[in-house]
Amino acid sequence: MRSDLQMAFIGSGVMAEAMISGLLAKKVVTADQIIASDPLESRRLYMQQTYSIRTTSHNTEAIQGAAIAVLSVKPQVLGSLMQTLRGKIALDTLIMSIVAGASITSLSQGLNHASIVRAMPNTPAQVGMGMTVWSASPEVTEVQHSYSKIILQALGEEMEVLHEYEIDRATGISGAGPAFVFLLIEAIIDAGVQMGFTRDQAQILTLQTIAGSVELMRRTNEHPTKLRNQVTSPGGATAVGLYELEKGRIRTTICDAVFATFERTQKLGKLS
Ligand SMILES: NC(=O)c1ccc[n+]([C@@H]2O[C@H](COP(=O)([O-])OP(=O)(O)OC[C@H]3O[C@@H](n4cnc5c(N)ncnc54)[C@H](O)[C@@H]3O)[C@@H](O)[C@H]2O)c1
Ligand code: PRO
Repeated sequence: MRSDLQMAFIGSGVMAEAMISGLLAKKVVTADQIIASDPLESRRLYMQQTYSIRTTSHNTEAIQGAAIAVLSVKPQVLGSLMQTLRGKIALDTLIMSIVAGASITSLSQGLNHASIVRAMPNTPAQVGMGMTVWSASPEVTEVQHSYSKIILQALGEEMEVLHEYEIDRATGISGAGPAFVFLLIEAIIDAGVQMGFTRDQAQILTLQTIAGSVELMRRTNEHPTKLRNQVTSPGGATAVGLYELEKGRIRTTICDAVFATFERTQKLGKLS
């Protein structure tokens, strides 16, 4: 991206930090191109000291002169934030919102601004392995569109969707997904510890098994059922483990978790 472009992050929490660290690591922008705002002094100090970026407690100061402003606050404060920013955003600023549920229409109306990208990233962006699903308003220019792609590619994979409701759906899979996966990881490690492995040993076994399974499916592009059957010997050990998982309704429980997250995302969108 052009070295004179300024980027603002409004709200400097977990996800803003993931994006900032990814952008700096991939050298998409330099630290002096970034300003981040946050009401918490401790957070501003941390961001300043860790990433050498500028910080401010004033959102309107952060957004001034920004080519791209990322809205990275919780949905519950978006309404009041939009009131503060309304009328203070330059016409050529691109607003990129990562706020769960907040639609392009509500952002555009709340901010009285036309160029909006709505994105749903996830926390593995911290290590460049993120998944972001995003959509742009028709007013986003070609240049702003290509900047958005460059920014989101610095976080990992990105997928642009034409229909915005797909972002709400994706929140149930890729947005919240890391939490579901970490719960699974925790459970398997705990089972290993219960059987007598040290926590370190159980963690090595679990992480390599999950990473290896992902890589195997990626490289072979086989259906998961085929890969699962390769593990499952007739009359063997895996079959009884799978039986227990099915008895515990793992499939429908996972589906319910994804659907509930999707529905809650839609409700969050109505908060602002
Ligand atoms: N954490 C995730 O996995 C994830 C993934 C995708 C999208 N999101 C979305 O990103 C947004 C931020 O989530 P997060 O997890 O980074 O939350 P967070 O709580 O870590 O960060 C929010 C930050 O905003 C600050 N803040 C509060 N009020 C503010 C205001 N008026 N102006 C400026 N800053 C203010 C808070 O002090 C905090 O540092 C949410 O809308 C969430 O839906 C989060
Ligand atoms: N974290 C946000 C939430 O829990 C959105 C997806 C990930 O609301």
